[in-house]
Amino acid sequence: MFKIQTLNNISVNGLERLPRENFEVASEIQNPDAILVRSADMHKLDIPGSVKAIGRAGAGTNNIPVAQMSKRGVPVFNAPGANANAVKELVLASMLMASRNLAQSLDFVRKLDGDDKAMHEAVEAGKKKFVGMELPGRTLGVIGLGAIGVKVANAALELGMTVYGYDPAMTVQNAWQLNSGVRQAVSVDDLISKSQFLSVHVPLIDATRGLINAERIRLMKKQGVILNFARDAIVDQAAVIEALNAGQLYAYACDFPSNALKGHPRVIATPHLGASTGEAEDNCAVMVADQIREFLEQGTIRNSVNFPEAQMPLLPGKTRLCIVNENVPNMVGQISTTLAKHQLNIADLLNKSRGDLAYTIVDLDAQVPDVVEREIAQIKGVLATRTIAAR
Ligand SMILES: NC(=O)C1=CN([C@@H]2O[C@H](COP(=O)(O)OP(=O)(O)OC[C@H]3O[C@@H](n4cnc5c(N)ncnc54)[C@H](O)[C@@H]3O)[C@@H](O)[C@H]2O)C=CC1
Ligand SMILES: O=C(O)CCC(=O)C(=O)O
Repeated sequence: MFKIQTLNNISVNGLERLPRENFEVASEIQNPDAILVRSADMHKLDIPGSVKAIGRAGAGTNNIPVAQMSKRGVPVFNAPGANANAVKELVLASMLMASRNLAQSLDFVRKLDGDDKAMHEAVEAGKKKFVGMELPGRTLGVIGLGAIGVKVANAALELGMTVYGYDPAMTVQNAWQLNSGVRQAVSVDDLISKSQFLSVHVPLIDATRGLINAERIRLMKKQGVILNFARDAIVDQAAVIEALNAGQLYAYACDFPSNALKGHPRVIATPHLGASTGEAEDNCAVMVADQIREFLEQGTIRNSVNFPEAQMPLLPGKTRLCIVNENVPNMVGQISTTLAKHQLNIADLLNKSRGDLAYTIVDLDAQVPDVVEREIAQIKGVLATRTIAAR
């Protein structure tokens, strides 16, 4: 029986992928084998030594101490692309809200009073305050052409906008999805200086913290609109407020409200709603629950942010030994020597690496005595070991 701790509400459709015969799932549970999380901040949590995997039912993993987990030999999984359409739709809605002054005009209507005649007169007199702009012919710059950025760029093109994109590490898979009408910028500054609308879709990492700062906002075309549905710290809030007050920026739409932004007439803030659709919540939970189940039951790895992909079918009758180690020479040699010393024959072996980490799956015809796993665990550079008994 595997124990799974949930730190946020995870869609039932996802949790149902973890059958009750093999999985106990609860928000309060002792010594969990895995943790399922959405946005809960895990940096200050004391993550128990029993945890073998963490599953993020979403895209961003900046709320998880990934580097610390790597040192412990614990894979962190996410759900790439599973909520991308939901975020794209919110970005488009916010772009339209900003360009047509919808937030302010809805507020105006909400405050109207008097009879219908008085209201009609106030509407006709007041609407001139909310004259907006149309999108065709305006330029949108998209920073980060991953699952979300590509969808936003393609949709903006469909709306008649001129679209520039920038992503120095775009995957081939995402490049295949990108409409060929999206133009390539050579740098962030190049992209920003061409843009009146700017949408950021990068992860929050050291390199992207404060990516959109005062200097870069000044590069934007006058009356610019910044859309931030990635993470708050990617955009310098103080610089945004200054630019809004100076009329350099027309609007700031973001998914991360704060006291500084609250009440500003040119800010459209949603309560971290990007992934909050039934569809996205289901997609993310199902994807990550499947990945966690595969890892716990078979030791295979799909969509980890810190581990290599590792797929090898587990055949009936085979005992599987999974080893996480530093990516240094002679680890596989030492592992196989230890197995040979105990007369254990290797039926199949997979060794994959990613950065400083390597992951080895060894299938054996016989059971693995505890002493063998202990000896392997003591090899210098081995970070974690696990035996999956034959079925
Ligand atoms: N508001 C919300 O509810 C949601 C927010 N997000 C945020 O959006 C981010 C992006 O999500 P996805 O598109 O699904 O991720 P993704 O991993 O598919 O795409 C991120 C892209 O950013 C690129 N990138 C990284 N650093 C860059 C830099 N310095 N300059 C330009 N490009 C850079 C990468 O090469 C990658 O192509 C997530 O990390 C998360 O923080 C994601 C989902 C929901
Ligand atoms: O789970 C959520 O609602 C947040 C989604 C998100 O921010 C992400 O997937 O990165």
